[in-house]
Amino acid sequence: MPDDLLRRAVGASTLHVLPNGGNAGSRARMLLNASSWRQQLHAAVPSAQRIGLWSDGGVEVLWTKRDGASGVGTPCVGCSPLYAVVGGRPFFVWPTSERPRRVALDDDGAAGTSCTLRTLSERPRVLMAEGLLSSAELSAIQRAGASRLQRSSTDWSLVAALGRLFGPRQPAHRTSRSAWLHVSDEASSSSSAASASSSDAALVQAAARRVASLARLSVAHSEPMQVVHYNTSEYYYYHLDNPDVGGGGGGGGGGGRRRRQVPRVLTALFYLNDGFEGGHTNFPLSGGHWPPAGAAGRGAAAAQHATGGDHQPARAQDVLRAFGPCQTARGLSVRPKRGDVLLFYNAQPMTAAADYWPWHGSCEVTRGEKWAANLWFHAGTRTRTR
Ligand SMILES: O=C(O)CCC(=O)C(=O)O
Ligand SMILES: [Fe+2]
Repeated sequence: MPDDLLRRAVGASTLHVLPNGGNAGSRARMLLNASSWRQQLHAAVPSAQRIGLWSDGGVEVLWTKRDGASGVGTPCVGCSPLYAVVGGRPFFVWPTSERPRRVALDDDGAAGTSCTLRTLSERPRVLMAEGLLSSAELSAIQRAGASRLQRSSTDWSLVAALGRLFGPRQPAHRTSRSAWLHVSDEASSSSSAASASSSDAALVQAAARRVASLARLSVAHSEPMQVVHYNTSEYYYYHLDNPDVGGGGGGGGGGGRRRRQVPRVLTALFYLNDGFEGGHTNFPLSGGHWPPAGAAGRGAAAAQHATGGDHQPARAQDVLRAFGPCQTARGLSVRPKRGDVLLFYNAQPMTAAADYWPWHGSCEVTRGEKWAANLWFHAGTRTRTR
């Protein structure tokens, strides 16, 4: 029966599988025969216990287990191509789509059980979820963070480079304050991150779980939630969320004592308020090339990293030199809107190796104050940063 459904779904005898929703041009692309697709998939990913096939709309259509068992999720005849998602280390990556899609969530969903997912950029892969969190949850996260804010850590190894590039009065690479909030998949697990008051804590948990459900990742693989606050004139210059790979020292220098064992494969960035000016999140490399037009030559000797046959900058200095500390004229600029959740992938789907496309920054807040929160997911087991 699944084979029949598969034929109807793809309308052909072959199935295009883009592991973890990789790009159509991805090297991991596979072409399967509809009569033997199950065996072929399991041979390609021998470690997978369960392989799910996801439709273009993000709906799980079919799954198959090693023992031959298979089942049908929500049938989606006519949805093509399908995306294979394997269990284990590799992680699910949302396929990009031209049109916004409604996504159903399978958690207890206080704020509803679906949201709208919009693709903002293919490379880096940036998506926006709208209608995912309730106003009560957003306020609880902000309240819980507000009482615990401390000056955010910053990469001091970049100070000299900032001075050379932008003048000696550049204070720091980042000038916000932040707080860590406990997030757990078990009621009793311990953490050095602070717990909020019980009602706020429950709302923080609910929000984290719903985001995990959307990401098809588990809160067991997330760090504590980081609430971030920017006063007027504060900012966070271009960086990668894995300082081990993108820090000022480059090649493992940045991040220093907060070195991680497993990469932050996905960032979920929640916007908690609006009514301020500036404070855009900008991804300078989105829709462009490296080095960018106008900066060609200047970065000729810059450290580069090849991903997917293309080159990206591996060092913060080179991005800062090419684009400035943070600007909105180039790349993708996201204007924060209360309740929107930005998802962006910092690693390659099958290997979890670092991706150098998602350089991003929070440009200066020019009026008012900005509140946001990060939830970082790992592909493997949880590694606390604090
Ligand atoms: O506040 C933002 O828009 C981005 C924050 C960010 O990139 C971070 O905290 O790592
Ligand atoms: Fe970031």
